[in-house]
Amino acid sequence: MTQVLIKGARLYGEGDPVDVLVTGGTIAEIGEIQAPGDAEVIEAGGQVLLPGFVDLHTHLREPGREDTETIETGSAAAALGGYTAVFAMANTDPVADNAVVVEHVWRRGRETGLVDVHPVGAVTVGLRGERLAELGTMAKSAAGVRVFSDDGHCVHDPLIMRRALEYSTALDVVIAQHAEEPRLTVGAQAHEGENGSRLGYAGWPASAEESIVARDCLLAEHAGARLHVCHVSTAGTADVLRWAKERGTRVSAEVTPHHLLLTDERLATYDPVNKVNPPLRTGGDVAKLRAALAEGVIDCVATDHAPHAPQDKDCEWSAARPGMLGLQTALSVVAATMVETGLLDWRGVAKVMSERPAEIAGLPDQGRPLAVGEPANLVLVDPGAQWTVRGAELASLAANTPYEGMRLPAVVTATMLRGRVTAREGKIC
Ligand SMILES: NC(=O)N[C@@H](CC(=O)O)C(=O)O
Ligand SMILES: [Zn+2]
Ligand SMILES: [Zn+2]
Repeated sequence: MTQVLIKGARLYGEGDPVDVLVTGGTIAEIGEIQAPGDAEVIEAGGQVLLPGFVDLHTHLREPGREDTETIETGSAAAALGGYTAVFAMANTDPVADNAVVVEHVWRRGRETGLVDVHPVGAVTVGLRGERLAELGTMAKSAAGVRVFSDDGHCVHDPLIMRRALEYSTALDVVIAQHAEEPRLTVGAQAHEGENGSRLGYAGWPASAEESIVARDCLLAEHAGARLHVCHVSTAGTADVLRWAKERGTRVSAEVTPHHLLLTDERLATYDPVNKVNPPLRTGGDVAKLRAALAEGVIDCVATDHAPHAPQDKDCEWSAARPGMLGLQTALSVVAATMVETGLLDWRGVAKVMSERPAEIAGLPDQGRPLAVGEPANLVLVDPGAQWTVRGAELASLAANTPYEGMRLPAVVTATMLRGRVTAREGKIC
């Protein structure tokens, strides 16, 4: 049986350093421990030990766009970023709207073995928003789909959304909505506001997101269903979520690292690396999103890792695809925006990057406490270290990071999936 001894780690960044012995996929002992003869030893030197991160929103691009990311390369990026589970969005080609595709993604994830890859099933056939996909068949498949989303598209027809929510209650699954009223974003290129208008971008108004979130909260409440809101980007959405949660609506929400750090001031360069859906918003939105995450109005961080090929990004703004890489930079951006600002401590980071996402998706073995007998899905973080982001050096096939050349705090030094070291000192194991 493989054994790993983590020497001198601070659990959740709290208290004195302790040793953690992992045996056969489980945390076997915590305390002052002599290394068993055959154990692999990781000298933690007082670094922060957290439960492995769970990403509810990843685009792995397989099947269909294996030139931009595969399940293997995306899994490597995830492991290096401290993740032990990711949810692979359904907007692949073919679309993951049936049992064959979700089982393929699930199986390829298992074969790769670096991170648990959970396929997200499409809500509607072909993401076309017209007819419900066979949610039940995907839920009962070997992939055991628990999250459904048409991400990339909004399930905008209220009747279809209502039906999806109603079905979801019987299956005990969650519908994750890409909230974008399509009638309000025809031709939209960037946040509708002062910066975008001055620079001549067609506007993507905050109300296009907020109106769908408000509608869906009401639809979910009346259906007694669970709703998850993808990539919240505006202050108004945070207000709607607070209102819905106070009413007892079963709604959860995620914010991306880029919406916690970047603003529409970046539009001035016309560099499509900043093009993303929903768009980068204002400094006021960013401040409100950070506060909402700290308070729990927004439940968790999800990357919306969206790899794109150079020909789809290094072109004129209007022709470029929206989306940016996120898996390997998420922890550092959260450290810069939430920890260094005093809004969250490391226990709070464990909550928003591991515990809450695991709960939302119903994963029994992720986001668990750092305690004896619990599964050893772990990440070790050096909170004092810094690194400089270079897109070409990231494990993703694509290189479209908006943080190119930026110096960011906090480095993931080891990731462990069920007791097996998957990444160590920036290298895949
Ligand atoms: N976020 C993006 O800008 N793009 C995503 C789709 C999505 O998340 O809506 C993609 O698949 O590239
Ligand atoms: Zn989306
Ligand atoms: Zn997405």
